[in-house]
Amino acid sequence: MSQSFLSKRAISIVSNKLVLDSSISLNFIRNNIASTFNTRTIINLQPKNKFNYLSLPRHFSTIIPRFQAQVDEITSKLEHNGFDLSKKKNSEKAEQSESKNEESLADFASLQYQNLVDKTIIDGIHKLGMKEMTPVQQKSIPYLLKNKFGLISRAKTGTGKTLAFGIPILQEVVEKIKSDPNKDLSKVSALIIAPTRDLANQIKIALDSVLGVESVLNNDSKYGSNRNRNRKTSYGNSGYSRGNSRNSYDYGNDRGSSRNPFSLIKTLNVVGGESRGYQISNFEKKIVPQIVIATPGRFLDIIEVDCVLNAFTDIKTLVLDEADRLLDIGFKDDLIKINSGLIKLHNMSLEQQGLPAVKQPFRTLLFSATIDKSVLSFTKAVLGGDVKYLDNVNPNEPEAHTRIEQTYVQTKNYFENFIGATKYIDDALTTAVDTNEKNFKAIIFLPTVKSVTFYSNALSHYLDDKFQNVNSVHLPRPDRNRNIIDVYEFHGKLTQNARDRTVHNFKHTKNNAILVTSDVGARGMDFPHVSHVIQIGIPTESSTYVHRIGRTARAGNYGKSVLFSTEIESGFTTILEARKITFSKKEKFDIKKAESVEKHFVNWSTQAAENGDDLAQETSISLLGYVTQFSSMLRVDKIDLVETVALSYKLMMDDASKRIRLPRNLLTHLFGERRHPILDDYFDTGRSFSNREFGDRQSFGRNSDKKGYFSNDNNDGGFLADKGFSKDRGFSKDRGFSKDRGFSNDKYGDKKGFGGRRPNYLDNKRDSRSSFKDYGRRSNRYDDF
Ligand SMILES: Nc1ncnc2c1ncn2[C@@H]1O[C@H](COP(=O)(O)OP(=O)(O)OP(=O)(O)O)[C@@H](O)[C@H]1O
Repeated sequence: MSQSFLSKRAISIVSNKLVLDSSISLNFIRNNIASTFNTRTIINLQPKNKFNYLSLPRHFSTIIPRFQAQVDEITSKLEHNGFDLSKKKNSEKAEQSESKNEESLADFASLQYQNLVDKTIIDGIHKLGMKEMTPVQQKSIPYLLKNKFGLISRAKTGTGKTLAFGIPILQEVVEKIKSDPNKDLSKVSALIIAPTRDLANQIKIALDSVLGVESVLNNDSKYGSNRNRNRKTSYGNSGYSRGNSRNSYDYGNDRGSSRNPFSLIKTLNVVGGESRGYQISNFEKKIVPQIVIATPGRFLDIIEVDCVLNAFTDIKTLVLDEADRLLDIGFKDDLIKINSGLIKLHNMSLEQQGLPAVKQPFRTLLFSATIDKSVLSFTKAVLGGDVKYLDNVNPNEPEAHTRIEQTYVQTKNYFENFIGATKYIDDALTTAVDTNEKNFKAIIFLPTVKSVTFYSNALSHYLDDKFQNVNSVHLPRPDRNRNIIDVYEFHGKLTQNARDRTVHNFKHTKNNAILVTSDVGARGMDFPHVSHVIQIGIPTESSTYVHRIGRTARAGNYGKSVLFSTEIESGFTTILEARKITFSKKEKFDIKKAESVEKHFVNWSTQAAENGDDLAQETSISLLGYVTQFSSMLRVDKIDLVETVALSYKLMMDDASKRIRLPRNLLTHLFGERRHPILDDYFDTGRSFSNREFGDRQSFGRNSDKKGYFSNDNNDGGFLADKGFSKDRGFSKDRGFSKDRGFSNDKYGDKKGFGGRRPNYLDNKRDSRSSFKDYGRRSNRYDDF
C-alpha cells in the first residue's frame, strides 16, 4: 500500500520511479532533485498529487543503485534541514487512507505507469471494478514481472491469489504477442494446475473476465454448436459484462489485430467430465491456447496426444494452485510426472534446435492459503529450491481470517450434528425472512457424497415445510413469483454439467441460499457474499478446516462459521490450536431445544425407509469409513467413533432395535477380525445382501474395491479415504505412459516424465483428426476428473 511506502521515507525509488511525498515542495525539487538528475529523464511530474512521481524511462532501472545514493543524500539533507520525516509520515498516512480517489502505488494502474503491465490488462481489471491490489497481489505481481524465478506464495483465503499469478501470466502472453512480428502462437505459455474441475473452470473464467470475454466452459458434448448460448459466466465484484465480448475460442478471425493483443489470447480448461475431443482439437490449430488450466488427471491423459505434446515444448510458467493439496499424497506422483515431463519436452525441443539442455526451463509458482511441508520438500527436491517464499501471513497469526467469527458446537453423535445444523440454519433464516432480508447465504460441508445427498434432501423438505417455496432438485419447482430459498447439492459424483450449473447459480443467486457440499467445494471456490459456513463433522485435515471456513469472509468481508462435531472428535480442536485457530464461542448442543427439527428428520427418514429408500442407512454406511479414519489422528478407539454414526441410525429411525445392514466382509474391513459386543448391537450382518444394496458404486463411491463403499469426496475421485488413488487409476502402469512410448533412454529424464524421445514428436502431420477416435473410447476410463 502507499502507506507502507510513506512509512519508510519521504523519498524513495520504486521500480523506475523516483517517488516523493507532498511534503517536498516543488521548489525543493527544482533546486535539489531536478538539478541532481538529468532533467530530460524526468518525463512525468505530478506535483498536485499526494505523491510526486518522477517517472524515469525503463532502461534507467539498471542505474537505480546510483540514484539510490543520491536519494539517500537528499533525504539526509532534508533531515539535516529540520524535516521530521517520521511525523510527516503519520499525518500523511491518515490523510492518505481517507483520500481514496487518488492513485497510489497499490493501484493496479501503478503497474502500467511502471511499465510492468500492459494497458489492455489494466483496462480489463478496471472494467471488473477493481482498482487497488490486495497485499498478496502487491507483493507477488511486481516480483513475478521483474524476474523469472519461481515463487511460493502463502496468503489467506479470498485475498486474490488468482490474479496474483494470473496478471503476470497474462502480461507474459501480451509481451510475447507484441514482441513477435510473426505472431507465432503455436506454443502454450502457461499451464495452471488446480485440484478440482470446478476450481480450474473458475480460474479460466477469472482470466477470461480480465480479457473481457465471456467464458464458455468446453462442454461441447452437451451444448453442441451453441456452446456459447447458455453459459455466460463472469468474475469479479461488479457483475461485469461487456458489450463487445467474444467467446474465448472464437478468436481466429482477429489474428491480424495488432492493436489489441487480447484478441489473440486464448485460454482453455482441460478437465474431466468435459469433451476430451474438443480439448484436443484446440491444439490442432496454428494458434493454440496460450494459457491452459487443467486438473492433473485429464492433463496427463491428453498430453499423450501428439498435437497437444507439441504445444507444450516451451512453457514459461507452471502454476500449482492450492499447491499443498496438489502435492499431497493423492496427486503428488502426477505432479512430479507433469513437471519432469514438461522439462523433458522442452529439452528435446532445444536439442532439435542444436541447443544445450537446461535444468529448469520454466518457473513454477505455488500458491495456497496453507503451505505445508509437502510444498517445501517438493520445492527443494523437484525444483531444486530455486524458488522464493513470499509469505503474506504473519507467522504469529492463524492462517484463517480473524474476520470470521468461529463457533464450535459439541454434539453427542452424528444425528445431533444434522439436527443442530438444521436448527442453526432455521434460526438464521427465520431472522432473514422476518426482516425481509436476503442476506443468508450459507455453505454446508458434509464428509461424504451420500451424506451430502441425504442432508440436502432432508433439509430441503424441512425448510419447505417451514418456509415454503424452496428451490431444490429434491422438490417440485417453486412458485417463481414468491420469495424463494435456494438449496443446492454439490459433489463430485454429479455430472459436470450439473456441477457447472450449480456453481453458476450459487454464485449469482439473489435469494437466501444454501449450498450443501462435499469437500469438492472447499478449496478455492469463490462464491460471493457467503455469510455462513457450517460444517457437519470434522474434516480429514486441519488445513481443510481453514479452506472450508475460507469460503466466507472473502475479499475483505466478514463471515461466520460453525463446526458441529461429536464429543469423541473434540481432540480436533487441539489440532486446530496447533495452527493457532481458536473458537470465539464453544457450546454444547442441547437437542431438547430442537424438538421440532428432530421430529421432522425422524418422520422424513422413516417414511423414506418405508418407501424402500433407506437414505439414513446408506448415509450411515458412507460415514462409517469416514469416521474410522480419525482413530489414529485423534487417538480414540474406532468403536467409539463408529458408535457416533451407528447410534445415529437408531435415533434417526427412532427405533433402538434398528441395526445397520452391512455385509460381514465390510465390517471386517473396518475392524479386522476384531469382535466387540457393540458391533452386534449396531450391525446386522446375518442376511445375504443384494447387489443393489451394496454393489451400487454410485451410492457408495467410485472405486470398485471394498474401501470404495466408504469413499468420501475430498476430491473428485473421492480418493482420500483409501489413498489408493494413483495406483487404482493406474496412471503410470496401466496406461504405460512412459514405458509404452519408449522414452526411457532419454538422457534428460528421470524416466518419470511423459516427454521422452520419439522420432517424429514435432511432426504435426501425425495429429490427424481420425487418430482421435482411440482417445474418445478411452476417455470414459480416465474421466474421473
Ligand atoms: N484487487 C482486488 N480488488 C477487489 N477484489 C478483488 C481483487 N482481487 C481479487 N478480488 C476478488 O476477491 C475474490 C477472491 O479472489 P480469489 O478467488 O483469487 O482468492 P484466493 O486468494 O485465490 O482464495 P482461495 O484461497 O480461497 O483460493 C474474488 O471474487 C475476486 O474477484
